[in-house]
Amino acid sequence: MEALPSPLESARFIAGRSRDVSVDEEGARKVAESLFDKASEAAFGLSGWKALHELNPRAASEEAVNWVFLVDTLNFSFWSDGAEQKCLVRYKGKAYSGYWALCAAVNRALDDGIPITSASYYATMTLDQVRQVFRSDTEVPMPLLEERHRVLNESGTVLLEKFGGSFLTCVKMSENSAQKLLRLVVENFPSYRDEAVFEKKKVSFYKRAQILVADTWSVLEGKGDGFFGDISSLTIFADYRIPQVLVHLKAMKYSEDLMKKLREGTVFKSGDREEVEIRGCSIWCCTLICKHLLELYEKKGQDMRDQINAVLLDYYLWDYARDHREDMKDVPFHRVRCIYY
Ligand SMILES: Nc1nc2c(c(CN[C@H]3C=C[C@H](O)[C@@H]3O)cn2[C@@H]2O[C@H](COP(=O)(O)O)[C@@H](O)[C@H]2O)c(=O)[nH]1
Repeated sequence: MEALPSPLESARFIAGRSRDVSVDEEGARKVAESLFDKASEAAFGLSGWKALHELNPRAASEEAVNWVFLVDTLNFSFWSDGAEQKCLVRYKGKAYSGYWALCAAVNRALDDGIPITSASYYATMTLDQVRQVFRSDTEVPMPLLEERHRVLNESGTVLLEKFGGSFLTCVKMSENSAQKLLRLVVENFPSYRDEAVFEKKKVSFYKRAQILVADTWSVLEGKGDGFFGDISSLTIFADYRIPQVLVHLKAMKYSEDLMKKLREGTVFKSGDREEVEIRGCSIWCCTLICKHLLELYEKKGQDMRDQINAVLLDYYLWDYARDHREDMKDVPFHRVRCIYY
């Protein structure tokens, strides 16, 4: 398989030629300063993945790793067409939306005795079974159920044929290298090949592949098979929430023309120039925020490279976006229906 430029190299290339999206260096620096105290709190660290999110597995087991693989294989496109109604999944007395609706549906299935995290089950799941497991508790279904069915069958079959049915086998083959695991995932699981062409050059984002590596690191608590010496080489995960929060925090800017299209709810296609610029500049902007944060600590004689990286910055910004929905309602997010994010 042809090796494309990494997401970081792609982001640098895109940000340097972007027309409708710009990274505000001063804004990025101000965000880094605002995160200075937060970055040394425990919740900013790896333990937050379990401590802050009740639906994530508590264990650091093979079963938990396979939960992560299933969820990140389906971790895409939760935004709803209309503002009025959206897909909700009720679980243990709480209603979940968006990405959390996916996790709630998985946990609901497991509680009902459905082995949804077993490759031998989802490799041959029928569309009706997918509709049942991921059913919404409102009139609005989870988006792209047919695509989720296809991706489940495909990923389950590959996991059975190449990795003995367990993603932990794939993790072990990476020999504690995040980049090697990223490559194994992209080479073997086609639905993770999140790539585009920008100004005639192939670029990569690998949003789901990178978050899969990050969530594997998190669920295994950065230990044993889940220790990755190069975890800091990952970038943030270019979804549709991170760009929104970066614009809200004034670290990134859209042109008037692009803002108008976003406000009108334009649905872009995967690979459209505007989409590629938004995703590439988001990755580049967060690279700068991380750099500034580390420099601020360095000035105080502290080497925080083990406590601050793009993964932890991403998790923080994504949670921030979730918790500040109201404050961010005037900043539109870009709409693309795809299986990549
Ligand atoms: N950049 C980034 N994008 C992320 C995640 C997550 C959840 N993962 C972590 C969160 C808590 C645990 O720590 C999980 O590890 C989902 N998404 C994306 O967001 C979108 C869904 O948004 P909403 O419609 O608001 O639910 C969709 O594109 C989905 O793919 C993340 O962490 N970072």
